[in-house]
Amino acid sequence: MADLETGAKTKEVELPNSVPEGDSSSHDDSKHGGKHKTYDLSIHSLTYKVVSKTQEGSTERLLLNKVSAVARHGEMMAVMGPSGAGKSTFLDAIAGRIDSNSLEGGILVNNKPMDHGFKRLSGYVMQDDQLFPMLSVRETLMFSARLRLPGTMTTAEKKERVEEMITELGLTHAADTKIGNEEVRGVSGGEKRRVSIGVDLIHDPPVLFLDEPTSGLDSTSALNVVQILHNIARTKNRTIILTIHQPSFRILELIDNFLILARGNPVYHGPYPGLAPHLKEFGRHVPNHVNVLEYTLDTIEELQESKGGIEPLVDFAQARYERHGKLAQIQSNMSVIGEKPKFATSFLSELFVLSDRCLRNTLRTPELFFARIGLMCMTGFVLGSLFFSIGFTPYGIQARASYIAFALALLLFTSTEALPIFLAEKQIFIRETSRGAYRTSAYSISSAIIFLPFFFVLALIFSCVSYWMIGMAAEASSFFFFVFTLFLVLSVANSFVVFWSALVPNFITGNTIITAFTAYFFLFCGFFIPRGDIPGYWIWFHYLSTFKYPLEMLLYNEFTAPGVRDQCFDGLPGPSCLATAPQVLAGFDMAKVHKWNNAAVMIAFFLAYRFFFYVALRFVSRQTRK
Ligand SMILES: Nc1ncnc2c1ncn2[C@@H]1O[C@H](COP(=O)(O)OP(=O)(O)OP(=O)(O)O)[C@@H](O)[C@H]1O
Repeated sequence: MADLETGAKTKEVELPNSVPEGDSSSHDDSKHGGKHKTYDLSIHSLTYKVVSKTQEGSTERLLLNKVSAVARHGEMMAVMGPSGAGKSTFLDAIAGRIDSNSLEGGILVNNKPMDHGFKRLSGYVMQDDQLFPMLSVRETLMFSARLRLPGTMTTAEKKERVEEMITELGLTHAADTKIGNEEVRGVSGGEKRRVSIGVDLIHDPPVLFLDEPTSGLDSTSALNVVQILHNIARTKNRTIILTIHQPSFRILELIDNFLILARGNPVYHGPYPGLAPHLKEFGRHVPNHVNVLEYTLDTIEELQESKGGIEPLVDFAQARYERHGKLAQIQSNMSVIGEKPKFATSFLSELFVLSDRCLRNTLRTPELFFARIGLMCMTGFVLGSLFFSIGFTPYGIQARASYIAFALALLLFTSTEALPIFLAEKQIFIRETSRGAYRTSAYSISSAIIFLPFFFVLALIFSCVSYWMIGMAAEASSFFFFVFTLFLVLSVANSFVVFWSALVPNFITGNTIITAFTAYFFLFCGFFIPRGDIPGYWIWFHYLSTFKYPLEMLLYNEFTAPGVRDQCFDGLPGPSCLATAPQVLAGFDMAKVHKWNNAAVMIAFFLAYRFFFYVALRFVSRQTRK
């Protein structure tokens, strides 16, 4: 398959089995921390099949068929082919993003089977720019540096590395501009792409994979991106593999080797000047002054649609490969060495950096605060004026219970606002953790740390506005227990929402699930149907309800408060009281509530949902194609 006879200007591509033995390849790179190891990849007869289920049964589909190639340090290899040729699949396979057990053939890194450690060692730039819109270019790169550069480096050294990266990527003029999104104006598409590359290059990975780094860019920006990558490959001896669509002539000159695929089959591997002779030998003469790559892609498409299909070209390429190179006698060597994953910095340092980033992003989205604070003030005022100074009449019982139940419903139902926020962030999390940027545990804890004070402020504002207007139990201890309970409710609801947002694929699914669960929790909390009347087969819902415990806590807190517990709620004159506070509680089946036990259950809920969130994130970040 490799092109070995490509004329005077053509450099030979050594076949997979000719990568130098051992992993001793290194070069002096003292500016970037001393000797840096370099890595060569050799891919041998890589085959990937998937089984798709159809109405007629299951069918097997070959997405990659015996693909062999070599990617060397100091060089850039481009994977090309028509749409659906398998470019992204190939890149995913060699970048360790496809379950190794589903692959046949071999991927060798410096002649050793690729293992999990390689994934952490290499960088992968996805096609979509998954970046925080509210951070500036410099901040984005600095956060990546703080997470990915070793803890032994000082902040000054990390800053220096970021400035160096900004210069290298030609981003000096945009360094303090926000990344931006559809709502906030920010850097241009080309600059955003360069920031994405910088984020994965900051720790100087020796191997870099890029999926369509030029897609969506104008020709100048595309050339600029490839030029930067070319310089990195050359000056730092890095191995760069990318997929690309229709590169211009000037981009072609910067790419050392091409791997051209057609429906998962390799049809050419070698430098650009070797392509025309390859096609000529196959029987296709490339006209003068024509972009040979474009002509090749047109030929592939034409063959694909022809009666004879693409097989003649595939067989020709395979025969050439077997003639010019010896197929390496490699058994399936996808074995995993099982290196212990290593992170650049300590858990505490990750926690600090991620909390800092979360705080900065949150503070720069003030509408998030103001909308919720506004809602709390307004609803607090509406409830306060509705149940104003309720007193101790039979209506006073109903009004207290209604106020408490509505307050809980408000807090729980409005907590879904965390869903779109985390869904957007999930893609960034996946990008970062797929290459081992930080620990999932640090991420799961950091967001909780940042949001807890905000939940306390919300609970306090709502209580200050409504509690006193209504005339609830006047003691400070009762008031603060009320605030504390609302704080727990907000924290549990947020953990519940982020747990689901880690699992669901989109907003509609997540919103439906969360709203449905919240509504059922409300229904089974014991307010509408007393516990004793809930059928046995539904009682588990009652105990899982995040409404039940705070409802009991708040009703108990109110009707056992010193200023309330001795009151008579019958509104009748005379000493014979028909509705005392203990009777009210007994009526709600809450006479034996232990409010601090319930608080402990709420804390347990909070921790459990955070733990489930962590487990779900681990699952999400590990997901590879089967
Ligand atoms: N899990 C899967 N099950 C079935 N078919 C799949 C699966 N994943 C990918 N494919 C198919 O494999 C083929 C190659 O997909 P891939 O995304 O690698 O192509 P591509 O060359 O990168 O295409 P494009 O240039 O359009 O992005 C496509 O026809 C795609 O539909």
